[in-house]
Amino acid sequence: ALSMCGLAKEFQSADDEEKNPWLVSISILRPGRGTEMCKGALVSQKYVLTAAHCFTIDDEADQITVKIGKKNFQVAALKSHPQYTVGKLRNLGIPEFYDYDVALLALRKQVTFSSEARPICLPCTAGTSRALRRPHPQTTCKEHEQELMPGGNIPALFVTPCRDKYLSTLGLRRRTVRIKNGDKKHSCEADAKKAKQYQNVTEVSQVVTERFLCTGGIEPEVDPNTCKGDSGGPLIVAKRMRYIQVGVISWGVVDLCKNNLRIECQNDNDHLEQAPSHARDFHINLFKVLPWLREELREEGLDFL
Ligand SMILES: Cc1cc(Br)c(Nc2ncc[nH]2)c2c(Cl)c[nH]c12
Repeated sequence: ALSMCGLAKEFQSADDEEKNPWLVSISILRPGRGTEMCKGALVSQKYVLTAAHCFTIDDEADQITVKIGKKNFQVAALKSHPQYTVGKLRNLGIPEFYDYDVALLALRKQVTFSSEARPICLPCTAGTSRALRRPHPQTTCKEHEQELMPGGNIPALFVTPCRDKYLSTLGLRRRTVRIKNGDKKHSCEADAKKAKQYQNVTEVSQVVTERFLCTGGIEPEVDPNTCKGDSGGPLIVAKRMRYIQVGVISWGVVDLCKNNLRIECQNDNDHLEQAPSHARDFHINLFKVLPWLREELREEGLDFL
């Protein structure tokens, strides 16, 4: 049977991996320099989608371990987007440039899907047409974009670790944000200039290119913010209990999680007091990197439209 993407256990007592079976943890071992952590999403039996900025040009596949469900997988290949060039604007005093900040990890072994390991749906694939209950192959990629990314404020979610005060372990929590895709898009993007690293930015469009989606801020509602450790994780649109990835978490204006100030899994109003209005987060819009996704995932049976 065709493996169904974007399905999760919805019952309250399911464990975190069953509620978010596509969320993966990526660790990059750098001998003598510790380990870097990032998030990612399982998108097929063999591929994980994440952020290119999690890796340096010296990182090799054998330094990378991916945790899916409760199992660890080794990586056969790391494929960053060919147009990702973090140092492109250095001569303008802009140290980090995140355009095309996406990468695919090819796993050495295929993942056996289970309640704890299951792929998320990608835009413009047959799986997303099925998830949206739209006819395949009649439904077009354009129609996916119109349904998933309409104008205005689009409810979306990302998943972030939380501190469980009873178990004193790390759990996972879904955080709801709104993608500013209407009249709030401009002001969302303008706050990029408030990022410490971007004080030399004269024109916002230098760092916020067409590839980005913008979330965060306090209008129309207070949005929670990402932490650096959320880099590479999926930005998800939920439609009738099916989950479709529309973005990859790339960078943010303020890192509100310094000294691992984790949100608590139990309490609910934690983000209300601390988010400044210019605390925005930027995500790579998957609709803007489709040719690369099709090419790299062409043998994964995802049936791109
Ligand atoms: C998710 C995420 C990634 C990166 Br890289 C950050 N660092 C940064 N943003 C601008 C330049 N560098 C942040 C911050 Cl800050 C908050 N969330 C982040």
